Amino acid sequence: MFRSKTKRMVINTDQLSFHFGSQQVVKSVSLQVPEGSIYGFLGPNGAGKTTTIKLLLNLLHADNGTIKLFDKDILTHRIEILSQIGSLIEQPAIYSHLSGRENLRNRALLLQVPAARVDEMLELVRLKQAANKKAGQYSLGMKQRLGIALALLSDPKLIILDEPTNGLDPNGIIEIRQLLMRLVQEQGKTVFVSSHLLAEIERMATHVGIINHGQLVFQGTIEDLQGLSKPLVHIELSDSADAANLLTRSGFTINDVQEGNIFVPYTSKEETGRINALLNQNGHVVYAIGKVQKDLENLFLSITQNT
Ligand SMILES: Nc1ncnc2c1ncn2[C@@H]1O[C@H](COP(=O)(O)OP(=O)(O)OP(=O)(O)O)[C@@H](O)[C@H]1O
Repeated sequence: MFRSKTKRMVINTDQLSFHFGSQQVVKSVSLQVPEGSIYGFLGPNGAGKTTTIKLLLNLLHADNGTIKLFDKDILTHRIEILSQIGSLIEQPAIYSHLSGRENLRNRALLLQVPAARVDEMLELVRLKQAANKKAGQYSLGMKQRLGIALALLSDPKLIILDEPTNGLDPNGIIEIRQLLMRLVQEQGKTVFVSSHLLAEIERMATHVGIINHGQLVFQGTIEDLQGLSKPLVHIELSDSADAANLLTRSGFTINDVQEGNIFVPYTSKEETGRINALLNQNGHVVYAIGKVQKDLENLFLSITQNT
């Protein structure tokens, strides 16, 4: 599905399905997350993001389909795989009576990670100044960053975060975004991050998957997604199939043909005029012709509302 075939897929699921009681919550989801990407897993509330993430982390077991992480099946290589993943789902597990540093030290002891990692992580998530403050007194954004630091202690290759900016103020959102971008750019990690906000994902993701009612309705690079919102010429006429043939024969690229409607990539006003003239000269009555453009927000809404 992605153009760069050379990239290894860190997450590769095939036709993943899951139900709660009678409700099918995940429907044949095939995710492909390339190494070194920030993969934004987008979808409205209740779309199935958290459930999919729980399946990836083996916290729930799929009814159907397969999950491969680092090219290995989660069912047969569970421990090996999970040791290479750092995750944050819902609230981070933080002891509020301990300082940020103490929280990290405790976890480092548990994971048998060198103590030096604690200061590295405090530096990375920009919590050095507040390292000795009780975590209970941290802002929501600081707690999230501490949660991410805890998830990163064991130096995982893949970081899976479920709505890490939920409830954060704009500054907190920017801090998390910059942190995730640094992890990918400076440390070569792969980040899988869910969100219901397109604007947030758009600013950091290299790849996007959109889920709605449990179905993956779009998957591609951020450029693929943005490409879908490029301007088009919308032509309304009666015989769209015949007119589309004429346009193709005349060298125009057709983006989409629907009953009574043709969409052609927009280049200029002049070319729009030439299309109109060509159709008229060949006996087509053009009811309407004009430039249309969906911005990404509208595109996201139409992708998630049409399914
Ligand atoms: N433990 C559960 N038992 C029954 N139904 C559940 C359970 N957890 C989730 N669901 C249902 O599964 C569907 C998908 O939920 P999920 O939490 O995966 O969505 P989501 O995309 O993460 O949404 P949100 O952004 O609101 O967290 C919802 O309809 C939800 O009500």
